[in-house]
Amino acid sequence: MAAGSLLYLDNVSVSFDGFRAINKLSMIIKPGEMRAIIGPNGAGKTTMMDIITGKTRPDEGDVIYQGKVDLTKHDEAAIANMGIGRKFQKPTVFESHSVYDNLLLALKQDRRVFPMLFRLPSKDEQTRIDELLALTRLGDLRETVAGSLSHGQKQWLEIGMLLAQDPQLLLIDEPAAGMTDAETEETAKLLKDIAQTHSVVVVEHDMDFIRSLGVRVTVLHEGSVLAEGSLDQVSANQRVVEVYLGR
Ligand SMILES: Nc1ncnc2c1ncn2[C@@H]1O[C@H](COP(=O)(O)OP(=O)(O)OP(=O)(O)O)[C@@H](O)[C@H]1O
Repeated sequence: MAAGSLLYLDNVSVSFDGFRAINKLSMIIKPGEMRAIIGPNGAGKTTMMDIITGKTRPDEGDVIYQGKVDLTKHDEAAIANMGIGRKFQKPTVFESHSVYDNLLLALKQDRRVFPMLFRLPSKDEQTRIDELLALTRLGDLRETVAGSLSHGQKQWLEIGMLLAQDPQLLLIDEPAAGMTDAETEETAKLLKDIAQTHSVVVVEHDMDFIRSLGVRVTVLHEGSVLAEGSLDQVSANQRVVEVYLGR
């Protein structure tokens, strides 16, 4: 089953105080795929991301990365080093630094902030930052202090900072939350651009946004996969409708 997959969750369960937040969850993400994860509040979306990134250890099951590594045996730092980047809902950029410096710092996160800023970036680093500025739609704002960016622009900058570390798989939590309609539309385009060269798992509640991504959707409910398919297919699924309407 794991052969040919980038990420394979196999029968994963975790309980908190006797409550099964994730219940025999199995899912496969293929290399290069972008997948959207939806599901009502408490469905287990965040807990699933926590398990993939090593923040939460499951009681049962394996999480196989690249067909060979069981992520449940590794900690958060090791998993990040293996090329799995996570973007939380709230942007955490360095507010008093410029967009450019945020990206420069992110290129080598293990270096101390100040030495990094006082050292001139190499030609390769400059080229990489220019690429990231173009990708994240922040080219005209390179010298702008991150604290004065809009919410949407901060999200894009943080996505750029994640990409600076060259992940293979990006996990993105509710990128469109709090964005204007125009920013949401641009974010869908940005994720599609990123998905050309990365695998992406995106958790989102905004159905218009999911529709514009045009990718396969997994519906989680009570810690398991309730349905999987195109947004049209899962929206037409009676059980999905019942879960969303709370019947
Ligand atoms: N550390 C924890 N301790 C106890 N219960 C937890 C813990 N983490 C999650 N849960 C519970 O597990 C269930 C799944 O939560 P989770 O946050 O993964 O859902 P979600 O799908 O991300 O929901 P939302 O859309 O509201 O963010 C919830 O009932 C939650 O209360």
